[in-house]
Amino acid sequence: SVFIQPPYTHPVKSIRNKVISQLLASEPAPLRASPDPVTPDSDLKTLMTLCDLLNRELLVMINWAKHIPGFSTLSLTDQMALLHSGWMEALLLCVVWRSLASSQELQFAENLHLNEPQCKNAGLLELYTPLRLLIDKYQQLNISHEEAVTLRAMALANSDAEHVESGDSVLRFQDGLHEALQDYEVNERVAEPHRAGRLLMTLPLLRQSAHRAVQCFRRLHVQHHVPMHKLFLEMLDTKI
Ligand SMILES: CC(=O)c1ccc(Oc2ccc(O)c(C(C)(C)C)c2)cc1
Repeated sequence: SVFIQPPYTHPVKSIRNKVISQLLASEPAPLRASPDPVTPDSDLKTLMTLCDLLNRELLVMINWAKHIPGFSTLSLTDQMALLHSGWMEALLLCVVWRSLASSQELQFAENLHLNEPQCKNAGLLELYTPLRLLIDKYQQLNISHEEAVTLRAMALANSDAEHVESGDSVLRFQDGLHEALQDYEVNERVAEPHRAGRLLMTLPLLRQSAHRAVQCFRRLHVQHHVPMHKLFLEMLDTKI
């Protein structure tokens, strides 16, 4: 008799690296934008919807950080210092990952993606331009999900926070993530000798993009009086 083959579920890539499999397992579910149904559509409404989304993303990211191997062994002071300095870079890598499939848009959420004209109308061109450069770079590299989540954790670990209590602990935290990336590139990827270095060399552009995003938000706050949540302003203040 012919055996009915069970419906195979998509084989989860069993990667052996413990740090990266932990990062993949800790990936938060993607958030959806929650536009206010009562407010008529406008550029300001888009900004307020984006602000609300960002505020929820911040809360999710603070919880996500606790699952990065090594992060919770840092003092609370150092954990907050890394989050204060690295949150923008980490969130930028999230929106980069979501936008990799599209060639012209920023995918802020599955139900909110904006192309260049829409970003321009909302006053977000200063955000759109650097972000599209970053997305194009990662598209060219054909970055994998494993690499994206590892880079995100590295961006946080390597965010050069000003007031770190224990530099040694932060260095060890960075080393653990670097070791995981190296191990992954050597053992799990088709050998591409300079792959890990190429990924690390995207971090300066990420840092620059974060600073340009903060400039954009600073201008929007001053010029358009976009109402911003308290947590967001606290996180932003460290950068003003
Ligand atoms: C305050 C304000 O005017 C503002 C404008 C746009 C905005 O859109 C975003 C939504 C989610 C998100 O993750 C990001 C980054 C990727 C840039 C962090 C931006 C957020 C805030």
